[in-house]
Amino acid sequence: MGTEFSKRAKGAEMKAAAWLGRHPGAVLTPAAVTASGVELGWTATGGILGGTAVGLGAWYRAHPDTFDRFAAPRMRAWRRRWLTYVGPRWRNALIACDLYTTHRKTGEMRVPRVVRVRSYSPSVDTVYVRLHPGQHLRQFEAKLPELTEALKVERIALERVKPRVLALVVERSEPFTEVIEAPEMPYDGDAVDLTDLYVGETEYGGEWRLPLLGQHIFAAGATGAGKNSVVASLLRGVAPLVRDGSVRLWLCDPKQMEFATLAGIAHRYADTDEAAAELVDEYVEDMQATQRMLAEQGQRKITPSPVTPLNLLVLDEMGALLAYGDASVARGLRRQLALVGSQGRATGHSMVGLVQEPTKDTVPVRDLFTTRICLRVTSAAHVDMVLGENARLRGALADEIPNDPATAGIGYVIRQRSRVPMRVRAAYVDDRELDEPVEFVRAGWRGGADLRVVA
Ligand SMILES: Nc1ncnc2c1ncn2[C@@H]1O[C@H](COP(=O)(O)OP(=O)(O)OP(=O)(O)O)[C@@H](O)[C@H]1O
Repeated sequence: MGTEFSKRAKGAEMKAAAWLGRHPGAVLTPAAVTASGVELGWTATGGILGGTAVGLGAWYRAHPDTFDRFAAPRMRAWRRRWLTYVGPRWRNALIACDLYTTHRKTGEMRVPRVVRVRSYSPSVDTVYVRLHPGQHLRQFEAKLPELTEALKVERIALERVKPRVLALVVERSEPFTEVIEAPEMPYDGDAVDLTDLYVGETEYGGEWRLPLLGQHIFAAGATGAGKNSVVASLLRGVAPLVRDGSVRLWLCDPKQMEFATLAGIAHRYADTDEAAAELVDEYVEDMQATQRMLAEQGQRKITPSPVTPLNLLVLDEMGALLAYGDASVARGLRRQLALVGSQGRATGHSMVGLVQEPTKDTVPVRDLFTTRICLRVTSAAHVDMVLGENARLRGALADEIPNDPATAGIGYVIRQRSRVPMRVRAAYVDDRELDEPVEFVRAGWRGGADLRVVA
């Protein structure tokens, strides 16, 4: 801002001129309409405006997909910008929350200015604000609950975009009011992209997809939070490749219930702590054999096929395996998982680990996982344990998701590039829909070894 010598505030007309400079549309739009009225006549201008409205209406009715993708976010953002995040309402909310600075000489209260509004989904707005010198993201973080109330919204997450520009990710309402249907099960292996599998929906109205190949997934959630639906959705997605032998399932299921139905199509299945430890030992041996094979062939990583399959290790209730089991078994297991975490990605050895409670036993291993999901948890401290430091502060309020089947499957992931927590909901796969891939795989089994027969 430079040095400020005068005690006089900037003139109102100068402020207005600066405002118009920043919002050329506010001058150009009325000017264009007036020019058109004078040049073409008011009837013609009315016709053009009416025609545009009718055109938009027709687009809205005829092509919901493209309208919702291209036109709706822009129209919504424009409307929100000028109706919600503008004028006294915005100013009063920020002043009430002490998020303003005072001009040293004139005593004028300066509120951060809204520079842009994006509205990616009907329930979420991203509001970019320019900070005044002396302001920092930290002040906003400290006042987040107050600001959320003042703006009358559900939740706000924060992100520093660049120096002095902050983004408020504003969740205006709960985006997930309906259960999301189980994903389709593709028939052909070619239709499956192991780097991009559908698991549910995001709060932005898009598909929530996860990579399996070259990645490890960690999902935390209290009992009934819906952890299984993440695994079940992934399994439906990869079913044709399990059938063809390009994906092998290694299941550790110490609770002996969640994935019992999948035992029949698993390459290996363990239902006790000891059996799980043996299974993981064998899994690591398999990984090391693949490493040797890749080294002999001079390759860096595998392409999934029946010869070099993707080996998917599913660890249900990792907490039980690592904490409550026999201490030496748990120690060995931890060492093996560390190997898989650091070396398995190139050899096609991916893990999916589920935990009920992120505790001191499970948190060290969480760093081995490249994708982390936090469904409903029972304590605020769990959120950062799963998603990383400050995730909750930035809006991942996983501990505030109600303990209610109506909100099961809802959770947060951290978006890779922006680091913003994103609310997601896993599709719901019921028992029958989980049996389907089992029958499907059994019916067309083309894998190498015989399928296990489970009574
Ligand atoms: N994705 C989802 N969408 C809607 N409802 C779901 C979803 N997932 C689970 N539910 C509901 O929540 C209940 C509990 O789900 P589930 O047993 O899968 O949770 P969990 O986290 O795996 O629990 P646990 O740790 O006890 O195994 C289900 O019976 C179902 O009614």
